[in-house]
Amino acid sequence: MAYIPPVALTIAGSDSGGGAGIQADLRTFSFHAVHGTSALTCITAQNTQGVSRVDALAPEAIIAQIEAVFTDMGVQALKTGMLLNQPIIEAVTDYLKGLVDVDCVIDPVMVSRTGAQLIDDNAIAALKKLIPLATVLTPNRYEAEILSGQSIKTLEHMKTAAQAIHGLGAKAVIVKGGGFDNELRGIDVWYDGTTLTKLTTSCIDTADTHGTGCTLSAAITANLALGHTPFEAAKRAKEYVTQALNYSLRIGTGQGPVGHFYPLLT
Ligand SMILES: Nc1ncnc2c1ncn2[C@@H]1O[C@H](COP(=O)(O)OP(=O)(O)OP(=O)(O)O)[C@@H](O)[C@H]1O
Ligand SMILES: Cc1ncc(CO)c(N)n1
Repeated sequence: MAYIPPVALTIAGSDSGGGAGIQADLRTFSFHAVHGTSALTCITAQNTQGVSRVDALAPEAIIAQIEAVFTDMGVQALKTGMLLNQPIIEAVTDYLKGLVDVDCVIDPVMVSRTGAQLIDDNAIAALKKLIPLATVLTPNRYEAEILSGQSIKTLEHMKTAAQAIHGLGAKAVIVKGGGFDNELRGIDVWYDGTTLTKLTTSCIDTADTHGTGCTLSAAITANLALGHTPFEAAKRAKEYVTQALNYSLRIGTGQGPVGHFYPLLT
């Protein structure tokens, strides 16, 4: 059977522990029956406890991977994850600017929930120039604080931050609520210039949450590649990450990964 699948690309870092980054993205694409392609930006030595070393690839090596995919395969949607430093962000931004008809999900990876800094200090200004290319931008609580310049402690703060960040040029923004330890945990806020609303499922009581952010943005990307609208893609992705959390994996001595293949576990 000659089946033509949707194709998605992830431009992100490798997580040796397999819970986040490229590894989470490709598993998420597979779950959605979307063919996953990848451009590796950096290699992290990482486990459920945190990141112990990061090695960047040269910007030229990253662009060559993206170009190899785009010159040969029809890509419907892409996501960016850990872009690490200013030269990488600038090279990726330049390449993505030239694309037409490709939905871009930008996960502005700066700080993980374990507190690990995943981007150089001087890269944040460069990241702000990538943001206008976003169909959907997915900052976590801490990234939203940096991008909006305000502290986020309440639902009202999440809403005003989403609106402020939308002003940076993304078509839609999701401020994610995984970083709270109160009733806001697991509540996200969506803003697309007209609709300001909560994305809620249920809060899952687990410490094994490694890779939730990568999984959400990859699932949005997969659903966009499948042809869903950005809002529908976000709602479906939220359902997927909730299920994956519900079946999270008790591996390692820190925060274990989410269960991307949960139907096989039931
Ligand atoms: N305990 C939980 N219950 C339900 N949903 C959760 C929980 N923790 C995180 N989420 C959801 O997971 C998604 C990712 O959000 P989160 O704030 O964890 O991102 P992140 O900090 O970028 O993740 P990462 O751990 O990969 O760095 C969001 O939809 C968030 O609401
Ligand atoms: C490679 C990589 N990308 C993203 C994150 C954010 O969770 C991480 N911990 N590692």
